[in-house]
Amino acid sequence: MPPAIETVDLVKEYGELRALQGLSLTVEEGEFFGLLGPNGAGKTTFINTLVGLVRKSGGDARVFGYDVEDDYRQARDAIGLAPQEFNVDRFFPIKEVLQHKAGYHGLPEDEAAERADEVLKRVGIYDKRDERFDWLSGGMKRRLLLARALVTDPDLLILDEPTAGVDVQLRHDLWELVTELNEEGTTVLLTTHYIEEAERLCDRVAIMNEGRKVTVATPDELKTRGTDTISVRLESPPATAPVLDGYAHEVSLSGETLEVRVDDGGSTAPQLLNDLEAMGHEIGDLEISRTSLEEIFVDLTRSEDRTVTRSSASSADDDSSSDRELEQEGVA
Ligand SMILES: Nc1ncnc2c1ncn2[C@@H]1O[C@H](COP(=O)(O)OP(=O)(O)OP(=O)(O)O)[C@@H](O)[C@H]1O
Repeated sequence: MPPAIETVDLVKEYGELRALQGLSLTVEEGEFFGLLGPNGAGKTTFINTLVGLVRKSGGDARVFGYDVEDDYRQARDAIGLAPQEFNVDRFFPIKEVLQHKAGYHGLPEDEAAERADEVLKRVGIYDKRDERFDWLSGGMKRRLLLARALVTDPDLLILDEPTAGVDVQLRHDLWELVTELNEEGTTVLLTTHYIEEAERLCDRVAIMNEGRKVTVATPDELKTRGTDTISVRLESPPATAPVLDGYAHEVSLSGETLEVRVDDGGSTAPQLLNDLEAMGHEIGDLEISRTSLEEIFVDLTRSEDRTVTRSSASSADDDSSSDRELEQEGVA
């Protein structure tokens, strides 16, 4: 079986702006894969290229072996997309919205109705089936986007920030649901700004920055790339921080607390205590803290130049392929 997603040197240019700069990424079938990156990193552009909303400028993109442009229909039929924006036809009862979507992807009418009921029950808004999109609460709208993504029983579920702005309860419900779907065999690609979400759900994550892949790793591997900080309270603190050569990346003194950044706090702490005692310091207490995944993420995506913003670049898109998909999602 080919990978669920395979891109090689994928490039997308919006006028002068290169939103994807030769992105090569493989997501295996059955994986729960996270795409992380700061605003403007190119995550949505990547997703939109896969679903045919954006026409690539260069490179290759395949979904289960189907080229996203040459074999558009097969590639698109394999994907269920829950986008970031609420792009739902607001004038129809939501069950009809789902039936239209299923019909568009080739399901016969009675099967589409059955499937619509099934997914509405699964995401927990079946009792709202005859209401219009406008009348749903924000959380219910998120649930509906997921239902619409699921109505075609896709092999690849793409979730673009599915829990942005939802309350804790719904976030946990959604996590549970997508975990179940993944356990049932659906490949999941998730973009998120919540590091905790990626850590909890994803088998692997790709960190993107400015259209490039910075790294691909499991959340645990990422964490081992961090450093530890050993905080020591000194009974009679000196005027300046002591010099600790050999193992300390950084030493700072604030009041009576000495902070020493090292690779591995557990194995370095005894030596640090010995050294401090040999220098005549009296130790109060000691604490070791590990760099959080969030700090590692910030470190990996630190950028000196973030001058390009969505608003300054948005006029550059002349992408005629957008209309095709927008129509399909029911917004055009
Ligand atoms: N239709 C468009 N026309 C021109 N530029 C665009 C268009 N869509 C996105 N861009 C630009 O491409 C870059 C990548 O944007 P994209 O939305 O893919 O990033 P993102 O990682 O999804 O960001 P966010 O986390 O804010 O959603 C940004 O600089 C953005 O301004």
